[in-house]
Amino acid sequence: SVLADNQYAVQMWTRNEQQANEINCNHTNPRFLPDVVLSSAISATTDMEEAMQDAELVLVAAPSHAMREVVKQCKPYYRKGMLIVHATKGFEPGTLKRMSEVIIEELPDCRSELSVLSGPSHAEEVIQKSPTTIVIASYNKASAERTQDAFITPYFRVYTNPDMTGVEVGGALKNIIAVCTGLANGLGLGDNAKAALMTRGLAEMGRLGMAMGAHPLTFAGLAGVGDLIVTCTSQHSRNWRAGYMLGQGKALQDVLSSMGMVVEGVKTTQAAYQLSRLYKVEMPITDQLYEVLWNGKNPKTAVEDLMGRMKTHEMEEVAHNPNVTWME
Ligand SMILES: NC(=O)C1=CN([C@@H]2O[C@H](COP(=O)(O)OP(=O)(O)OC[C@H]3O[C@@H](n4cnc5c(N)ncnc54)[C@H](O)[C@@H]3O)[C@@H](O)[C@H]2O)C=CC1
Ligand SMILES: O=C(CO)COP(=O)(O)O
Repeated sequence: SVLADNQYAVQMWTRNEQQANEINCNHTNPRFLPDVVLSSAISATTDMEEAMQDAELVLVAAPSHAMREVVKQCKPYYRKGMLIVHATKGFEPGTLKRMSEVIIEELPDCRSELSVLSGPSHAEEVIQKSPTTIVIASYNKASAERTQDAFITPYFRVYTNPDMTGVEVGGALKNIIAVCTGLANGLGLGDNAKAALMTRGLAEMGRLGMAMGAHPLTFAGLAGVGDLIVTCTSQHSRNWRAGYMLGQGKALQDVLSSMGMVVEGVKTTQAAYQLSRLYKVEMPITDQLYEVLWNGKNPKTAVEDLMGRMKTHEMEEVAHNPNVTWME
């Protein structure tokens, strides 16, 4: 919709024939965005060749577990010079790769034209043209700026950032903390607990991100704290809602099937648990959520275990900084 507002003719690809017909005939997409009329500049097809044949820019927003499969389908129609943008928040299950790594493996020639679009941006609000800020990260400045120009509108303000790793890791990890804050609300815990999870969650997002090569300041930006705030507090968040239902005692499988949409935070918790061991980084909140989601731990016990951890400094970097001294 943002691209259509910027005068692009938008061709959507979907594997669902009925959804394509609905978009082409009625300009609606009722399962995903009920009560919304789409721009007539948007059409849909189930034929990838048709979708990509004249494309200047390809935006991929497949769930993380399906990214490789979808990019493989794009591969025969890819042309050098096309801008490739992804908006997916997660890691590839099993390989633990970031989405840009998966895309570059499948389309090695696209590296300098590849960007990630991330930040606080629930689709339900973007479609209403509610003011939204977002970040585009790319290895290449010219590609970041071309992509920024393609998306920027008076209601959709786009910034650029050269830190692809930080933007991707921030966008993925905030979903873990959103599930946790939903869980805390479902358990009846208060605002203090929510603020604690968001703040200490941001600390562990940054720790893993930096170990993976990200710039720490990216976590103070839109793809870090910005997306963390919206996902932990918005009625639109699927990750928060999933956590809330778990906190109310529903089983994970029932929660996921009732949602009918992707809840990236579940698989991302497993990936982050594995990455934290690979990079030897402490992620106590992620560890507890992993035990709840994947090993059936009682969430109340998980909260007790988090609160009962050995006492420590708030920030090791500050506590051990020779320029910051304690008073005797
Ligand atoms: N919904 C939102 O507001 C935002 C979502 N995202 C990210 O975008 C990604 C997708 O999320 P949503 O569109 O919200 O999820 P969704 O669950 O609403 O839609 C996912 C779509 O992908 C299709 N799909 C699933 N597996 C597929 C496969 N193997 N091949 C082809 N198509 C497949 C589904 O049929 C569905 O149409 C996620 O990584 C999410 O974190 C990012 C920013 C905002
Ligand atoms: O990433 C999002 C908003 O920026 C969407 O979050 P949910 O997947 O939790 O709905």
